Amino acid sequence: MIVVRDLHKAFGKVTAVDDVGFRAADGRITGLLGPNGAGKTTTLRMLYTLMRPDRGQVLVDGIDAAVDPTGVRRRLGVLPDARGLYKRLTGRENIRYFGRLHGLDEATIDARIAVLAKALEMDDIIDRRTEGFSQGQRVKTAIARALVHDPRNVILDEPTNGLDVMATRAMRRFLHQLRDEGRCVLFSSHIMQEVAALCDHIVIIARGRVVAEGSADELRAMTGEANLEDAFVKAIGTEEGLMA
Ligand SMILES: Nc1ncnc2c1ncn2[C@@H]1O[C@H](COP(=O)(O)OP(=O)(O)OP(=O)(O)O)[C@@H](O)[C@H]1O
Repeated sequence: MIVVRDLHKAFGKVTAVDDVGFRAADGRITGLLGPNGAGKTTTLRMLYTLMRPDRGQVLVDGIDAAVDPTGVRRRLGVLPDARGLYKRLTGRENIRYFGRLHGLDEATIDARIAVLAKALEMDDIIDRRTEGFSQGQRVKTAIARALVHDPRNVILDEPTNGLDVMATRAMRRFLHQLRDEGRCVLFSSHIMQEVAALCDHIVIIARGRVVAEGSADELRAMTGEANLEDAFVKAIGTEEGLMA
């Protein structure tokens, strides 16, 4: 479970994240939805300890990121916005390398790679060098790498960015599988349909603040709009940047 309280981050005069708070529960997919520049990536970066908040608190399975960042990292699998793979290594070698960084033994790494390659349907590419991989193949490899240590909490920054319809559907199935295994899944997107199709809980963020949260049905009821698109527009207060 991930709990965020009163997070704040400014870059000079730009306030990127302004007192953001929410809870991402286990066995649920939570979506952070907002237009470009809303503060999603900055929020996620503070969650996975890449960036220090100006103030506020991040708790992962009850562990405070400011007190025990290593403990938090151990419990997190992260697909960051920059996917950077080692292009001279194969998919398997990229994943294995991360497994070693986590201190896993070779047999455990082999077993995890087998499970992840099957779940992500990457058996046909896993022993190819990642140089020349398509966008979808790169994302799959980066996700497998992020999950090699079997984390209970999974954070993904725009996981379907650049994926075609088939790859997006496969990604959705995979995220549902993680959820059904009881993990906490938190991802960001600026695509409303994406979030509506996938999430149990939606946190809408605009101009660095949480402006509404709930299930799709709750958001419709809250805004008094029958159509989800209209509900989002109302919550955000502008149509700017909402569409894919
Ligand atoms: N390192 C930085 N230095 C200066 N400004 C930054 C930095 N990182 C983010 N910002 C600013 O903070 C605001 C929030 O950016 P952020 O990347 O978190 O938004 P986002 O919701 O992830 O947007 P997108 O959907 O476009 O990725 C933006 O105005 C952005 O320009």
